[in-house]
Amino acid sequence: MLSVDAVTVRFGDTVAVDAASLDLRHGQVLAVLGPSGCGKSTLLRAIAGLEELAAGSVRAEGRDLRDVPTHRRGFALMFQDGQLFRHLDVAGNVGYPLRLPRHGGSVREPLSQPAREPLSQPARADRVQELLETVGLPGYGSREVSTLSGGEQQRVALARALAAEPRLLLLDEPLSALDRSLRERLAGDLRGILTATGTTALLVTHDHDEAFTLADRMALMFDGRIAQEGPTEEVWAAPATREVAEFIGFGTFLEAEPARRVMAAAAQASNATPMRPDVRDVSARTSHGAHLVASGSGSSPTVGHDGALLPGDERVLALRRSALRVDPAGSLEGTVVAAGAVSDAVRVELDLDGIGAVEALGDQGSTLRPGDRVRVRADGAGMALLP
Ligand SMILES: Nc1ncnc2c1ncn2[C@@H]1O[C@H](COP(=O)(O)OP(=O)(O)OP(=O)(O)O)[C@@H](O)[C@H]1O
Repeated sequence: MLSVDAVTVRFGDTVAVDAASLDLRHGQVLAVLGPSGCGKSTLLRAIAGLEELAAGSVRAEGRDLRDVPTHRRGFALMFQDGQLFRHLDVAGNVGYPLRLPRHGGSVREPLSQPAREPLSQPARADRVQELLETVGLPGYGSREVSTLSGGEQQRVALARALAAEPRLLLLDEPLSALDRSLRERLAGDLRGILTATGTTALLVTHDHDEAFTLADRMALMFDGRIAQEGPTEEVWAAPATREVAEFIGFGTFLEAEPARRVMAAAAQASNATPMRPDVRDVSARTSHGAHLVASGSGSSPTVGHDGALLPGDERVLALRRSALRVDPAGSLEGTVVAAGAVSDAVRVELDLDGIGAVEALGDQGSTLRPGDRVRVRADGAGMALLP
């Protein structure tokens, strides 16, 4: 549906987007994830036709969009702050796109087609009601925009963006202005709405959890370049570079003997508890745990049958905090350096014997103090070998 090929955008001497390529199929949701200033908003704007391309091309349904202005592309945009019309009520905002003559077609129509008549008033009212139900705001039509909470405003903005059945929905940090709990809830809802409406969407965000919740595919962007692109679970489980791994939440990096010890401990723990999936086979999607992709795929020939790295393998083992749990039954031992509560666990910095500094998790409410000796269980879920 969308094909972005080696797109470059420059601002004077700044190369904001550097030969970025992406493909998006009908009904897919792709998240472009990266730190502030990496160029993700510029890429989104270039796709929308709001930035000039210094090189490369953007195609929709196979057609080059070079000469197609923004309002004729059949795309809808939604930004961080929703940008609702203050002088219109909720129904007026949601119905606004339905009052315009339609160019560029919707998801149901070919890209190049003549402008179509706007909908009649009763048909518009029905559609607005349907859209408000879709975003969980039935009966909100006559509310003034200024009386809505931030989350409600974003839902209205989403309903407005979906009104014209865009062939592509472009979302720029759609949830960033909201507080954390609302963001998490709305991310789940948004995912459901995109799936239910079969909307093809491209989302830019700096929040890896948001990308993980919303998207089928992820593209990691640093310094204007796409560093890795693929199905969300795959990127989550097998980051291609240390930069990608750090950005999606891996905090500990080990090599050589320390890496081998942790992997051996994980293999041992998984053999000791046969109900748990084998580290080599798991690929299921979980909300925070990546899964070790080791020898099962044939891509890691120097990972031994017990899941351990063989001597001489120089690859880096990346660990999420969840890969190491403080547990009296664990096979590793170490000394607590620091500990502090996080949302549903205790985050622990440890000096593991023979391994060194790592981050781990303790059970919620556990009292751990610097100097305490603890045992630690290693879990293959939450580990990845960097290529
Ligand atoms: N209109 C502009 N003129 C000049 N430079 C710009 C312009 N827009 C963006 N840039 C620069 O291009 C780079 C990429 O900016 P962009 O807004 O795309 O990043 P981003 O990843 O979306 O960041 P953020 O998450 O902070 O919005 C930055 O260095 C920025 O300063």
